[in-house]
Amino acid sequence: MKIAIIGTGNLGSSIAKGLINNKSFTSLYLSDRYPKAVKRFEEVENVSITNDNVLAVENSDVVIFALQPKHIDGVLETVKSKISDSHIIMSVAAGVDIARIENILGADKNIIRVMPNTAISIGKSMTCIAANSAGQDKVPLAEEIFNQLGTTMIIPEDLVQAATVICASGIAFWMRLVRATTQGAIQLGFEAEEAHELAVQTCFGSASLLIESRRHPEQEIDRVTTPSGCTIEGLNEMEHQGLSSALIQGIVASFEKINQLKKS
Ligand SMILES: NC(=O)C1=CN([C@@H]2O[C@H](COP(=O)(O)OP(=O)(O)OC[C@H]3O[C@@H](n4cnc5c(N)ncnc54)[C@H](OP(=O)(O)O)[C@@H]3O)[C@@H](O)[C@H]2O)C=CC1
Ligand SMILES: O=C(O)[C@@H]1CCC=N1
Repeated sequence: MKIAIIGTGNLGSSIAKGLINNKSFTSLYLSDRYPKAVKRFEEVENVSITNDNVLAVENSDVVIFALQPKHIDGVLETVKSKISDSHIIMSVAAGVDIARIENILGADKNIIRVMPNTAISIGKSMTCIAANSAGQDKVPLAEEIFNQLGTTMIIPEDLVQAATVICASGIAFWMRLVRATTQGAIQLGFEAEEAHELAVQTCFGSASLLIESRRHPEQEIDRVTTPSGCTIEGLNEMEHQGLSSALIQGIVASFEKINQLKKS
C-alpha cells in the first residue's frame, strides 16, 4: 500500500511511527512544510520525507491529512487537481466534517474521516472511522490499516466529534488521572519515580482487566471494596468531591468546544 501523510506534527508523526514499526506500507511519503518531527525516519527503507505535498499525493494511493483545521482547506485546494477517483483520502482533522472536504474535492472522491489518538505510535490507538457514500467500499481497507495500529470502530459520521473527545482528547484526560494518582502516592511517602510506576502499572492492570474479563467496571470495583474497608472510604470521598461529575462535565465541555470549532 502506498501511503502519504500530509502534516507530520504530533499526530501525523505518531501515525508514521506506528506504520513504520509495523512495516505496513510499500511506500510512505511524509510531507510537512518543515518535516522536523519525522527527520529521524529519513533512513527508513521506502520512506520519503518531503515538503512537497503534491509529490506525496502523486506517489500514493492512501493520503492521510493530519493538518490543523485552519490549514486543511488551503492544502486540499493545492492538491485537489492531483486527486483521482482511485485515491483514498483520509482526514484526522478534528471538527472538519466530510461535507467540508467534499466541497473542495467533490463528493465523488473516497473520503474517510479517521479519528485515532497518539497511542497509534505504539500500536495501541482506539481509532474511529466514518466514510462518505463514495468511500463506503474503502472502509475495510481503512480498518485493515488501523487495526494494525490498535483497535477500530466504524461509526456514523455524526458521532465522530464525540469520538474525538472520548478517544483523542481522552489520552490527555487519562494522563491527568495518572498524574493525580502519582501526586497522591508521593504525598503518602513514595519517591516520584516509584509513584509514577505504581500509578501507570495500576492503570494498565485496570484497563487490561476490563479488556480481558469483559466485565463492567462496577463488578471489578465490587471485588476490591472490602466492607468498611479503605477502598470504599476513598471512593466515596472522591464521589463526594465530584469525581464522576467532574469527568462527565469535562467531557461535555470538550464536546461543546469541538462543536464550536466545527462552525469556525
Ligand atoms: N494531537 C492529537 O492527539 C490529535 C490531533 N487530531 C487532529 O489532527 C490534526 C493534527 O493535529 P496535531 O498533529 O496535533 O497538529 P500539529 O500542529 O502538531 O501538526 C500539524 C502539522 O501540519 C503542518 N502543516 C501546516 N501547514 C502545512 C502545509 N501547508 N503543508 C504541510 N504541512 C503543513 C504543521 O506545520 P507547522 O507546525 O509549521 O504549522 C504541523 O507540523 C488536527 O486537526 C487535530 O485536531 C486528532 C486526534 C488527536
Ligand atoms: O485538542 C484538540 O483540539 C485535538 C483534537 C483531539 C486531540 N487534539
